[in-house]
Amino acid sequence: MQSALINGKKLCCSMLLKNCFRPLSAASGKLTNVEINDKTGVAVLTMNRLPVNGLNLDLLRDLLQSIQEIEKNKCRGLILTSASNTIFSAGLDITEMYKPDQERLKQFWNALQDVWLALYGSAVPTAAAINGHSPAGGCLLASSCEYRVMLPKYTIGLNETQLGIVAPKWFMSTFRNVLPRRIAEQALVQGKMFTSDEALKVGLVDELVASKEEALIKCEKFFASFSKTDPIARYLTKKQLRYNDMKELQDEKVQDVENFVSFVNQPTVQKSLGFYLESLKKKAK
Ligand SMILES: CCCC/C=C\CC(=O)SCCNC(=O)CCNC(=O)[C@H](O)C(C)(C)COP(=O)(O)OP(=O)(O)OC[C@H]1O[C@@H](n2cnc3c(N)ncnc32)[C@H](O)[C@@H]1OP(=O)(O)O
Repeated sequence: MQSALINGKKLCCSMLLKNCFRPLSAASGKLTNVEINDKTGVAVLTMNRLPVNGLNLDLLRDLLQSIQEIEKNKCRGLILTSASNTIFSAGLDITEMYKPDQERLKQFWNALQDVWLALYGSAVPTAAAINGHSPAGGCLLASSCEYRVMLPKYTIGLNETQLGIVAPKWFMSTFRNVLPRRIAEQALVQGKMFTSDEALKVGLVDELVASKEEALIKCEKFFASFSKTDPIARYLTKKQLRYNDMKELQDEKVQDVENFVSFVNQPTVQKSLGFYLESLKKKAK
């Protein structure tokens, strides 16, 4: 464990982290928690819908509110992480898509679009401390950040084709923003889940570390690398680079919801989702 000397006392990183964090209460919903490091101005946004941080409508709404509050508070960085010790996020909550209430299904997809637009386009620098498995929607959130630090022995990837579903264009653009095109294409068509080591090798994550504490420190170090960079120039550069991906969704937001609703309601897709949910439940027994 890393440590530092403060006032002649040797403090471990967890003590350091605990000592200077204060909650951002306006941004802490039921399912997310935001703490700001008073010394660095960095916000840690923790998903807290246990056991697996399945992204349902409520968690997505809390996430959006938290991201917006972090932006409003002009934080120096946003670290996305999980309250679970083994799961970053299990991705979209499949129960939102299986035998869905049609109105809620639209709201659900709209909320996911808004979270992606807010996170991918955030003016605040973003990083993910991936402290557990991160399939599909979990991988989307992590890949939307600018930097990723992962713990060993977990998996990450866009596994949609394995569920019999197709990731929308903006999921794919997010992946392609991180991975070389050929690797992204192969992984997307296979629905490949990368181990932590594999993810590091292909560049899906930037660093591997042994603990969540170390991951948070590495993310803070990434933000510190901008200390000599003008924040507005930094943001405008990021915005330009991500502009086409975001514009594509902004222009087609309504159509994208309609496509999603129509796709999910197809009997074959419902059947695949049903089987998949069942297999998850059997595994849990
Ligand atoms: C057109 C649509 C485009 C977009 C499409 C999709 C994007 C997505 O995100 S789809 C979701 C994809 N996610 C997955 O494939 C992950 C599935 N889950 C797992 O692989 C494992 O659960 C996981 C590795 C995350 C965790 O493993 P464990 O720690 O062993 O936990 P359990 O498997 O026992 O799960 C506990 C509990 O949670 C339920 N669960 C898990 N994932 C989901 C999910 N994504 N949605 C809904 N529910 C989920 C699981 O069934 C267990 O439930 P109970 O049996 O009731 O306890």
